[in-house]
Amino acid sequence: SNNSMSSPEMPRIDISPAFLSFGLTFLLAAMTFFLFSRKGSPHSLPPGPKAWPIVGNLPELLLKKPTFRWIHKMMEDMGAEILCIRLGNVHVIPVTSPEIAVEFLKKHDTVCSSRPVCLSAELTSRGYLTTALTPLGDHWKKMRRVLASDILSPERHRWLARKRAEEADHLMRYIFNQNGGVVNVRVATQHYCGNVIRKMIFGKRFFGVGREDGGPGVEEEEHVNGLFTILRFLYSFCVSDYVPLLRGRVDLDGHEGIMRWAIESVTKYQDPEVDERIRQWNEGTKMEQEDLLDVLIMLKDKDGNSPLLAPDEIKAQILELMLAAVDNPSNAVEWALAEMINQPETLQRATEELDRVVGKHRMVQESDLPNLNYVKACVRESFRLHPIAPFNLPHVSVSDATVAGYFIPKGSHVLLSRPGLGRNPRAWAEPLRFRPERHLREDGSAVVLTDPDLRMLSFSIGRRGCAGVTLGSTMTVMLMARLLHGFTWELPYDVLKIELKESDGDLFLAKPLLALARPRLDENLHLSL
Ligand code: HEM
Repeated sequence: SNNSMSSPEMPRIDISPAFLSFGLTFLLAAMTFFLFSRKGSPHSLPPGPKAWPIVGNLPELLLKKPTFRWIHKMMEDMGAEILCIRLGNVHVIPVTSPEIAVEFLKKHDTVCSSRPVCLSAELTSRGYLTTALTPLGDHWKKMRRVLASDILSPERHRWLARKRAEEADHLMRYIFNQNGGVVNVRVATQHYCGNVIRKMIFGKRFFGVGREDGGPGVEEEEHVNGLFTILRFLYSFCVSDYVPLLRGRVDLDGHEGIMRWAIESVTKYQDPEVDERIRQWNEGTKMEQEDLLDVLIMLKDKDGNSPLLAPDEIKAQILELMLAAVDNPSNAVEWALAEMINQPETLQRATEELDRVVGKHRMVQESDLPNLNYVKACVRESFRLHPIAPFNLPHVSVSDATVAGYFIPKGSHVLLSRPGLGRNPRAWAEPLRFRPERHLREDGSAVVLTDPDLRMLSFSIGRRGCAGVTLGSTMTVMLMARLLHGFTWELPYDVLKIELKESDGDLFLAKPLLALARPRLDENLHLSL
């Protein structure tokens, strides 16, 4: 009877070792899931700064200039190789990790290869009539095909070899004419690039008569300055580009006026040439294709009768080809030469190679370039350490994706960081040192300027990768080789060292490189050009 009054006995729990280990495993799994889901579940965006309601990080965008330095500083402070910044309703995703960059451009290439709609691109491409600046779609496909099969194909490259060779000779003549004095290397390299691409497209390098010493006339100066101004403002984080109502219509940062003026200063030289040439073909006074403009005009559509490209498409594509050709080669060679003047042993090794491969009795020719591994390594090192642009052209995702475990919403702007990849300390030993040797292989195999692993971003990869790799490589290596082979490069008299400082607002050398150039080759060889 007492039993009923006694307190109920505590139930006995048998904790067997099997149960204990099951419980622990469960707990561990739950913790792992919790941690993982915070960092990398398909539902979380990459890490990033706290965003304000609606405007996201637009206030910081306005305050923290230049934008690319703000972004890179944030990534460094957070130790993040992928970031998500919300600008208005757009997720901007900068990346400095080679592995993640490859995941975007290989595994997710079809999803992540459109381009943004924004005012600067719209103005430059005349309403998306071109290739590089045009969002995915039939027009991009058509133009990309034209470039690949008719404009930048290997056969076309050979067809244009003589024009490129003439401009390489003109470069030598121009520098020789400075009589051993101080050369502004930026002027020389930018105008070489302008001359080569103008020659290939229009069959001439001057819009006017040029200068007595072979340098640019006022027309070419205006043309090249216009191109570099357009490049500076293209995709340059304009606030209105991230606000749906304003996108492509209004410009709040005051870029629009400069952009329109710069485009006009370039097209006022180019467009009349296009109209005149179309007239010549129509009149029958022009009968033979001699340059890329002729090729563009004479392309036929599927039925083989009518022109494939309208005059506006030709004009827009020509502007884009000009833009694509001038900046990377000139900047890489200017930086490489600046670094090499400060490290004379690199300069010496390159000239020894040139003297061995080419000798001193003739100028470097394109057929020599495959044998100039060290010169190519210098150019490659410059692309790695001193890319001209902080970011690759933006890639826009056309549907949701999961990359590196993060959720990347449709419409994101993926920005692969060129200095972030090229100077990533996980990928490169002593990343800030200019050391061309790092690109030489023990087996002596050919150095190339591309990198499929994106440990540096020179030409990029995938369906949006550069369409002009052969031309871009040839122009850059030829420019470097001719400068090193043809002249000795020394500090100006009052200078102890080249100041290898980047500009604050971009990645150019802060001050244009000035150096003394004395002819290295037989004077008669120079005079014969
Ligand atoms: C050393 C010189 C050059 C470098 C480093 C370079 C680099 C690049 C890069 C990084 C891109 C963007 C790739 C991407 O979106 O992932 C690109 C695209 C492009 N490049 Fe180049 N480029 C060079 C020279 C040229 C030249 C000489 C041309 C033609 C005249 C050219 C034509 C193009 C075109 C048409 C695209 C756009 C491809 C597309 O969006 O479908 N490039 N280039």
